[in-house]
Amino acid sequence: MVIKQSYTSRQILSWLFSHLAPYKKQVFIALTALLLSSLAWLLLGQGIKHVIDQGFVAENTDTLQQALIVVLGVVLLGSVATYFRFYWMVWLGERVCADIRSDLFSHLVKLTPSFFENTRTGEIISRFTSDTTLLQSIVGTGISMALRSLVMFVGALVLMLFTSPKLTLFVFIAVPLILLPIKVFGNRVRNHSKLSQDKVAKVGGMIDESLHEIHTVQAYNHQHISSQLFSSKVEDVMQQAKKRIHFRALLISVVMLISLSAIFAVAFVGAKMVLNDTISAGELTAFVFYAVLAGGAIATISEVIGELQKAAGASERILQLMEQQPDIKDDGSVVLNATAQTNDPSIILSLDSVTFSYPTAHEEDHKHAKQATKVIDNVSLQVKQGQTVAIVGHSGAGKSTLFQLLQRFYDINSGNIAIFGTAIKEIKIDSVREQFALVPQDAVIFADTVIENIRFSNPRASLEDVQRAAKLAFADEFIQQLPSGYDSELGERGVKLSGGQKQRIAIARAIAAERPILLLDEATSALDAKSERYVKKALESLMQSKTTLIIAHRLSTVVNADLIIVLEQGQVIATGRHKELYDNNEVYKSFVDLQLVNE
Ligand SMILES: Nc1ncnc2c1ncn2[C@@H]1O[C@H](COP(=O)(O)OP(=O)(O)OP(=O)(O)O)[C@@H](O)[C@H]1O
Repeated sequence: MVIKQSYTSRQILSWLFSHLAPYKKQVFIALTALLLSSLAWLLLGQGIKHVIDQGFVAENTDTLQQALIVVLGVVLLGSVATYFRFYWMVWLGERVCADIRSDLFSHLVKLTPSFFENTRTGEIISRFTSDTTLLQSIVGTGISMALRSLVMFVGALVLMLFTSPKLTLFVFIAVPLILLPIKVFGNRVRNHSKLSQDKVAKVGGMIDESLHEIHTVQAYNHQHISSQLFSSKVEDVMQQAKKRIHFRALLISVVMLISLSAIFAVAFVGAKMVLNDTISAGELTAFVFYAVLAGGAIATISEVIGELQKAAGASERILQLMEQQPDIKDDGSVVLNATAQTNDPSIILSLDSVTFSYPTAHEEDHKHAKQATKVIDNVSLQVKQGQTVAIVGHSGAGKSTLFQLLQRFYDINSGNIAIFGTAIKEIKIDSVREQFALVPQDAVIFADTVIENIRFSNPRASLEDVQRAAKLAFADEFIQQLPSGYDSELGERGVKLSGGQKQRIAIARAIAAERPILLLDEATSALDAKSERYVKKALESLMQSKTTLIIAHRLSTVVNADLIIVLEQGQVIATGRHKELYDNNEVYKSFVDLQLVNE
């Protein structure tokens, strides 16, 4: 994935806070609890001072007892407030991440295919899992710790000032010294975190690909090489992580060195002041207590800053995904329905001088200063209601591309496509897609039950509708024999079904969709004779009384077609019916003789 934009910390924070906006009540409770618990710990210092000066040094048992009760009360308040702070902060972290994950998924499924051509699925999965998990921990615990430490730090500083202004001066000298390493090393941590998350994403990409294609990996005994490649990628991550860890460790230790040195210096000066009777023993104890609190708070902040920078890197990567826009603008307003009108009502699809080249190919050709390769070149054709139109042509002629253009997965470069007489760009994209039911060459099966796989195309379909579709697709019989019938799980990508069975499920899905136009890509892979017969029968029942465009690989399909379109390098070189084309067109004749399955 190409990483172009870079975001400022302010942009990242405002994006994160925008996700907190719907949970104002919870944020309020969490912040109140945070303030209360911090205040309780700060008050403790005053309690200690009181116990030492009034009870201990003055040897007054009553005051000692009272002071102890107050201190215990404060501890109880602090503990209860800590429970609420922790619960609601972690809750907010989980909530925000759940919302970001849902938003991200909804966004991704709207992106056009061209985006996925340039991005590996594994990388996206990594952004989903590792980047959002990072965010979750940072919103849940990191921000809570940072805020608490900040309140503690400021509170401790104020109380120090209150206890002994002179000693506090020493502390102020240390503060800028501490802020400097936070700034310098913090930025380094963030940059290295982003790079290391990118590398983790690449590892994700490789896992996804290798495990999906495990048959090929094993068939070519590629396990050893794949493992080596993988190890080298993991090593890359490790090398990158080492740099990040180095800067984090440096950050923490430098801050610790400066703050502890400051505390000891203060304690030393303070001890002398007690000896001179400038301040009381209780005041010094309280002061050191606050100085330790402030030092601890700074140490926590410096640790959390590393985490925050890591999360900023993760947020940046998620933001980049969120800002990807679909290439196709859904600005049409027409919703097609059964009564859509055309000048000639029988024509339901028309292409007029359509020319198209793939955007990715466009970029590549541009790089090599070539003209973009036209995959579809000046194609015009019309399809009438109820017709079966067979598209034939050599591999790479542009047949599948034509299907993609009809469903507007890409925008054409010039010409016009009209569905039911309306230009495709004027129709809402959902409505365009609702006109077509697609049966691809390789049936797609989801890791779900039979019933959900069939009604994927039409969530409104009842069990009866699904069964009717399965019967028409000649799939009902084998489905009934599955262990749980229609409720049987089909396994990832349908591993539990044969090729013919998968195709019939895909056909049943197209029947259940109840769409007016069918787009069929006839399978070329050989099935056994019985499966083949079933699939053929299933397709026949699917095509009944429907307008069908079919990428033909069988002689019987072209013989029965109402219209044949011969595509060659993106151009229509002939149209007609089988007999006349076979007798008059050499290209078609040789294509039929050499390429089509004869049955
Ligand atoms: N996503 C893509 N990006 C860039 N070029 C593509 C893309 N998909 C297909 N092509 C190119 O477009 C041309 C037409 O491909 P298409 O898949 O439409 O051919 P086809 O006639 O359906 O072939 P087949 O019968 O082998 O499936 C090919 O040269 C192919 O390399």
